[in-house]
Amino acid sequence: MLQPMPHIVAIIPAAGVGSRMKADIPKQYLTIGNQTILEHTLSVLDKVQYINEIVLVVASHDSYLDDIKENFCRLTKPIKTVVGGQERVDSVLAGLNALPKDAWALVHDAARPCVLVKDIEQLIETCLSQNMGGILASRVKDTMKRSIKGSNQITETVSRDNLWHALTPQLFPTHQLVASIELSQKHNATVTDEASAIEFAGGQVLMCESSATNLKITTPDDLQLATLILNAKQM
Ligand SMILES: Nc1ccn([C@@H]2O[C@H](COP(=O)(O)OP(=O)(O)OP(=O)(O)O)[C@@H](O)[C@H]2O)c(=O)n1
Ligand SMILES: C[C@](O)(CO)[C@H](O)COP(=O)(O)O
Repeated sequence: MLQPMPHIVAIIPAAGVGSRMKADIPKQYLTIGNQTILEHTLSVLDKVQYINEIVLVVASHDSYLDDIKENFCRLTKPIKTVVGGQERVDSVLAGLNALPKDAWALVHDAARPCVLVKDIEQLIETCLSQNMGGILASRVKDTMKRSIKGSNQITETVSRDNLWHALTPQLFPTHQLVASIELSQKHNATVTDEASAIEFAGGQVLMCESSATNLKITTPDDLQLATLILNAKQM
């Protein structure tokens, strides 16, 4: 990187309840091996050379964080905690509001512990060299179908040309992302990732190819797959 590096803060939305996982506790606190999913994710981000600090966004009633906080001493980067909101976008905004406006925000789901350090560093290098925000994404490889609402009957085949899965991290200048989310919320636009807020506000977004193993642990079978991936990484 030739130009001076901006201050980059990783925001980790970890305030969800994990309803689709159907577990007794929020999925980010389920364990794989000897660590929670959240700790696995934090340990990956802690290895990214360009990240200066971490902001962890947790639920106001989170009663699990205290059980793992003592392990944060193993992290090299400063970490602080803020309280999230009702939706993921509210939690992201809470994290953004804890950042200096001239920082870049790297938003990464706590539920994506299999992300690769090299993919995150490639995303940061690409975005900063083009001075444009971007996301990790993976190309759609399967034939895509759309079903009748509420049924599993096919209504159409959706072209997979130039179709990607949006993943995380998603990296944007803090001031741009805050303004875009606030505009989206003012117009009741649906924002399920940071890029959709940027797009709604007319901004451009880069996509960097990610390893397809960067799955979001959402349902029980995702937990099984992530366990296989993380165990394989340990070998
Ligand atoms: N109000 C919310 C909702 C979600 N998240 C976080 O956003 C990430 C991606 O969201 P998702 O996978 O949907 O998690 P949950 O909302 O917990 O899952 P579900 O939709 O199944 O309840 C997760 O790390 C989750 O903890 C958050 O910080 N605040
Ligand atoms: C941000 C995200 O992980 C990109 O794919 C996804 O939009 C999160 O969606 P969720 O419904 O909050 O899991």
